[in-house]
Amino acid sequence: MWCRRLACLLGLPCWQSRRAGHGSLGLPHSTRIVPTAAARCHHTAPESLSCAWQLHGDHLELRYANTLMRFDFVWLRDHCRSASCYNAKTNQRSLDTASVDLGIKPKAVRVDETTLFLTWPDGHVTRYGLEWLVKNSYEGQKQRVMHPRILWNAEIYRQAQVPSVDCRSFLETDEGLKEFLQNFLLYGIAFVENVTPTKEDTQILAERISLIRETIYGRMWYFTSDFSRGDTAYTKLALDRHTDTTYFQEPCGIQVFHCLKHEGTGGRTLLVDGFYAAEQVLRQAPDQFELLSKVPLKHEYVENVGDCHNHMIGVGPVLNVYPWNNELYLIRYNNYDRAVINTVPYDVVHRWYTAHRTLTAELRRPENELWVKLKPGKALFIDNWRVLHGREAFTGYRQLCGCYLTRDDVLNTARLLGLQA
Ligand SMILES: C[N+](C)(C)CCCC[C@H](N)C(=O)O
Ligand SMILES: O=C(O)CCC(=O)C(=O)O
Ligand SMILES: [Fe+2]
Repeated sequence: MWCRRLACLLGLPCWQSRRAGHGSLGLPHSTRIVPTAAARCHHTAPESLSCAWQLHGDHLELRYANTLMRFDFVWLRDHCRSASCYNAKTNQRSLDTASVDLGIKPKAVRVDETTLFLTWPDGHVTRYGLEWLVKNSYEGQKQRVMHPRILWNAEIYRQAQVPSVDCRSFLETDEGLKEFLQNFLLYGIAFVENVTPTKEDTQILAERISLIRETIYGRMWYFTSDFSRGDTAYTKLALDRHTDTTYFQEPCGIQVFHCLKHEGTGGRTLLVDGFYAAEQVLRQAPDQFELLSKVPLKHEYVENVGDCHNHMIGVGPVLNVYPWNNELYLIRYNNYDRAVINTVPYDVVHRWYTAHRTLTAELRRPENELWVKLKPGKALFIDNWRVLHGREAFTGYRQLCGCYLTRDDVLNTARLLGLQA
């Protein structure tokens, strides 16, 4: 079935190299002769380094580096990296994809040790590095995660002894910043210590890794229990675990908290890895995980307090996964802000409540709860797409400052430092 290296070097599938007179690769698939075992070409190179390929009626099948890949012909034409199709200076496509014939098929195919060569009906030649294809193919992508993470419960997080990064090293060195971002990407939380406890210094920290996301709460915010806004956060009450801004179409990516003052009792911060809990749901009840990832819900923020009038609505499922590998990238969980469910029929809604209960039970397991007392000088960064936060009720005067950050820009900073993000 497979043309091994020798035939690849000859630039022909082995059965074609053996059966002279069979003409071009443009034969309709049905008339192509599938080689028998006897007709197969063999080679001595290790299997992992060999390349084998076969042209089908509507796609090219390629096996390289232990990966079996299938490429649509339009895809192969569309991703051509030749100078006329792709601008290597700007890393942008110049080819007008809409000008490619949807029925296009290569006129000739050839593979050498490192490269796949395709000649198109108009004579244009496209070259792909085999390594590039493995990295950029659907099959290659499916094998890897987009975001490497360490899922945690309290025990795992404590055992890992993730260090806080010192403020000066965070601000002044690439190593400090990189260490911080690596921790943040792996665990979804990270601390900076020895920060001057002011809003201005907290802002300098935030701007070291990202852009501040301005919202209805402002850019940098202070908050205390003065009910200046129509939300429980602005009271002394306990807040159960949740993610913030679920009522935005795109919830804020990162939340920064810096406690500037607390004269009183209680007020500890609760942190729970939402992805760890979701992973437990996936293990126990995959159908429930699927329901939570498929059923869209609304979250809503309605505020009419003083001069603040807001009505925000965000729509999306509780669990958001990449469809090609089922990898979680966003959890939207806030029972306070969840809106009336009117997007789901009654029988599905009951199953949804069951699934939501399973997830909530996991999120509430005491062993999954990490409790920390935020103190002046120690800033906490939370991945609001992954880690839920909450707080214990408190007494006395407590003031926090912080901001939200745009997620794209945090990941941008991380990638520029060489991290996979
Ligand atoms: C953080 N800050 C105090 C500014 C806003 C709090 C927003 C609280 C809201 N219920 C939510 O979960 O989004
Ligand atoms: O007061 C706290 O520690 C956190 C309150 C909260 O959930 C928020 O501001 O988003
Ligand atoms: Fe919150």
